[in-house]
Amino acid sequence: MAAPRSWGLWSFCCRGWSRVLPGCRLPGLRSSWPRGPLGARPLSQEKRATETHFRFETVSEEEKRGKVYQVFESVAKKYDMMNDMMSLGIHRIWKDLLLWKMRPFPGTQLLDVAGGTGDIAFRFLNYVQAQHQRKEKRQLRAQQNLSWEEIAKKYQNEEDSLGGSHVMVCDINKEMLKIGKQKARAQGYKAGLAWVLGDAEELPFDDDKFDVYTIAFGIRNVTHIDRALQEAHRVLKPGGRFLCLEFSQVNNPLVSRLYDVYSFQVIPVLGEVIAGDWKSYQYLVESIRQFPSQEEFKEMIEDAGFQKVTYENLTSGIVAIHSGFKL
Ligand SMILES: COc1cc(O)cc(C/C=C(\C)CC/C=C(\C)CC/C=C(\C)CC/C=C(\C)CC/C=C(\C)CC/C=C(\C)CC/C=C(\C)CC/C=C(\C)CC/C=C(\C)CCC=C(C)C)c1O
Ligand SMILES: C[S@@+](CC[C@H](N)C(=O)[O-])C[C@H]1O[C@@H](n2cnc3c(N)ncnc32)[C@H](O)[C@@H]1O
Repeated sequence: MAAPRSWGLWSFCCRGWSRVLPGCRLPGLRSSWPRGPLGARPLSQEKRATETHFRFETVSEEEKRGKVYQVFESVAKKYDMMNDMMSLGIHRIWKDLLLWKMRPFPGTQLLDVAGGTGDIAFRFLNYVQAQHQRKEKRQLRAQQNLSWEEIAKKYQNEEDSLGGSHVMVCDINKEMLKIGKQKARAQGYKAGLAWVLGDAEELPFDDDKFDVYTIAFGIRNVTHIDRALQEAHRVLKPGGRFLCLEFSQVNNPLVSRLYDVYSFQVIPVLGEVIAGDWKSYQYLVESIRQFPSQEEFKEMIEDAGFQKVTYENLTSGIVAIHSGFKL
């Protein structure tokens, strides 16, 4: 899919900085994250007693689960607007880049975990539809003797317009899914899309089911990242691909300084002013700092059984896309 022209300069900034300037890391803590909330699965005594981190505090895993749930329940309605305002729209380019890296083929079965309000799913549907239409046009040009009725029929079948591709959005939070479904209705997405309430650590799907697994800005919130990665590996078909878009560690000293000021001094203030929610945005910036570095996360993905694991820094490492294959 061609990049919209207006994204050109931003896209250069987002991708290019990381290549131009050599690395410098922000101090990153590796933490054992508590699992997200579904509430249904009873935890053992041992698990209940385990401690973890929420923001920079030590809390029980149970507490953390509930707190993460509350954060997204609280931000759901303003989530999309906040992202545009706080990132000046840059998050859209990061998400586009994830799709361009995925390059889905006709018939791709995608599972988007922690899919929230559907940004990745909608991009996927746009991508496969555009790709399918180009293919149809090529075919039509090749068979110029088709009647208008036959041509119209080809465009009428909505399911067919996706070439058999499908995306399943899975998220633990009802409110985020609710907003996602409303958006889908408003924007006319219907075919090839399903919404499921579920925990990344215990996915409600059979083994070997999907061609691609994505998780965008989600894995940082999961209690046990290792369990989520194992689940990703389980539900992917052999040959399937894991793709994760997540905040990471900045590799440029100047950007790092500005980023720290912006994160800690500006983001929570914007959270309070625009959404009346300082705490959730304080949680966002603190959770970013606690997420493993690019290399550490790469190792975790390998530990879960993925092969050919690579990552690409975007915007000087503010975020990174990790990729791995189930071979
Ligand atoms: C509760 O949990 C969450 C809630 C959510 O709403 C979202 C998430 C998950 C996140 C996403 C889905 C992604 C979208 C959301 C964000 C990006 C918000 C979080 C943002 C950051 C942690 C910081 C990174 C921000 C950017 C890269 C956007 C670029 C920002 C600017 C250009 C800032 C401009 C700001 C001003 C002019 C205000 C004045 C600022 C200051 C006085 C401080 C000095 C700062 C700067 C001069 C700018 C610093 C900018 C950079 C270091 C980035 C430069 C990069 C480029 C220009 C390309 C969720 O979990
Ligand atoms: C920052 S949002 C990302 C949403 C979307 N992927 C995007 O890029 O805009 C994080 C999402 O992760 C979800 N989440 C947190 N813990 C989860 C878990 N254990 N399993 C599934 N989803 C989870 C939250 O409910 C929230 O919708």
